[in-house]
Amino acid sequence: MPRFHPGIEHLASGQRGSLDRAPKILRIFQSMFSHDSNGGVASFPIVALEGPSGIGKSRLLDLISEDLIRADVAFDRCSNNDSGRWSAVIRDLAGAGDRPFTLALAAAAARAELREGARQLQLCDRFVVSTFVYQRFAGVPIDYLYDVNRPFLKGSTTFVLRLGSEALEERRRSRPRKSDWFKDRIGTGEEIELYDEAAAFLRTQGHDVRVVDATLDAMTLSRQLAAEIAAMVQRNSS
Ligand SMILES: Cc1cn([C@H]2C[C@H](O)[C@@H](COP(=O)(O)OP(=O)(O)O)O2)c(=O)[nH]c1=O
Repeated sequence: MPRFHPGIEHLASGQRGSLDRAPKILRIFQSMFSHDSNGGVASFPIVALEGPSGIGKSRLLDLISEDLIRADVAFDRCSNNDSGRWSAVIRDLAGAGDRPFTLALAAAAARAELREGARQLQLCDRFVVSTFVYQRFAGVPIDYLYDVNRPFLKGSTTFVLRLGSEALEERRRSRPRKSDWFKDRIGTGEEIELYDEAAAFLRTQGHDVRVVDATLDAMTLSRQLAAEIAAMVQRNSS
């Protein structure tokens, strides 16, 4: 039984879906990625879902998790913001705009610990791309952000969910949203634009960042993403 994020173990016995037909993929990364070839940062793969606040990352991650469990892909769920000891620090710092470098480093520290603590594939809610949006908005230079985060991008694949302003605002209206310094200040269009720029920048640097049309319904999109992740896992194992 893989180590799952607390609370989703029960999904392992759920309905079987289309990914059933995929070959069984079990703990294959253990042997492939266990050596440290990344300057001190262990490189178990990280697959992250990114995108503006309220676009629907959590729901998609739940659905993707269900599909991956059905396909016997071993993984842990993780979250950049709600990551162990860093969670309270990050949330506290994101409540004000007065310590942008501290927050940049706290969010990067959480990523470092996710990386160094990983023992299998990590399915992550937010990862490096977020910092190129929010810390950049708060005035931290892009080169600094890249220098600090570059080691954690190796072996990571990020799907950046994208919606136009109107669709995103409508989606936000349909669900409750926590407030913080950024959410109270970044305009919807600006947040989308910063994500576009972040994705383009990281792709130019050679990182695996894929922009995904989030207008599709969650069920269809999650099936597609889970199949893509399972195929990646399979490719890396053969
Ligand atoms: C991951 C990350 C988050 N944040 C902060 C800014 C965002 O307003 C906030 C979003 O966190 P969260 O409330 O978890 O996101 P969502 O709106 O998707 O539920 O976290 C950063 O400033 N830098 C980062 O690198």
